[in-house]
Amino acid sequence: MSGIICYENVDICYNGSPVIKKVSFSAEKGEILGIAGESGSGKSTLIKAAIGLLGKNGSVTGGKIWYEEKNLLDLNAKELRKICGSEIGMIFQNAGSSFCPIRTVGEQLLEEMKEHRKIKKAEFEDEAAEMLAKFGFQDPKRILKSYPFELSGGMQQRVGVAAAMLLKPKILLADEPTSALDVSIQKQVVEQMKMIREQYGTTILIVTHNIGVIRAMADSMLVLKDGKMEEYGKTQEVLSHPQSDYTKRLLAAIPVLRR
Ligand SMILES: Nc1ncnc2c1ncn2[C@@H]1O[C@H](COP(=O)(O)OP(=O)(O)OP(=O)(O)O)[C@@H](O)[C@H]1O
Repeated sequence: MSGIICYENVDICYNGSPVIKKVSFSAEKGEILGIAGESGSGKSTLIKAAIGLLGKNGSVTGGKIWYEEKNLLDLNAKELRKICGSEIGMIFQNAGSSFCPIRTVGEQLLEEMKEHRKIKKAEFEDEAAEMLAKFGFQDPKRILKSYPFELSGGMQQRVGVAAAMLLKPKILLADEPTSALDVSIQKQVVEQMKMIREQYGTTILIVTHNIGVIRAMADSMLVLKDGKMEEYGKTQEVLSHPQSDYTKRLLAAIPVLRR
């Protein structure tokens, strides 16, 4: 298997109990791969494992996760910290809740950026404003000066996605980035991610229980059931010829989110 990121027979346990069983897939540069499955099937666990976010209960007990030529599982904490954010970015469900309420958005983004790059405040402000403008924010400097509570939840999420791109990571791991949003904002976030792929050639792994989101943006998709791969292939093929009853059930529940 080749690709910029490649999972090879990955097994993951929490407290010794298997949660992910022999999962293998890969994504090329610029590919968007959707990971679907019912709640508890292991979707978040699968992507968190790549960047060492399984917590103290979790461990990868088998397999390899290749990023370019490196097995991410062989890296120590310092090496992984260096890659996280700058080469592999992450967006969570509630970007807003990861902002500190008493500091401006700009201060927080600058601090994060400084962990990876030497950058002066003025230079950061220009780069961040340019990135926010690209994503349709009318007054990006005002956004940077805002406190999180001054932005709506949808805006916080869109700022979070733009912020994840400040360091131009090659891979973006997106964990339910649209779930907490209403349908029109969901659509904007989907468009934002498609634009990221177009402009930067970013590979995106997106975890979602919403197959409508996968249909709207993913080239390929993986369906997980109880930690095992139920289906894996081109999105069009999986959606038009689902092999298992489980996938058919998931497809029957697709909310509307047109391309
Ligand atoms: N830190 C943890 N410690 C112990 N068990 C965990 C931990 N995190 C997740 N689990 C368990 O692992 C399984 C997979 O969880 P995971 O969050 O990856 O599923 P998911 O498909 O992303 O679910 P959801 O769609 O609800 O977010 C679940 O049974 C969950 O209870």
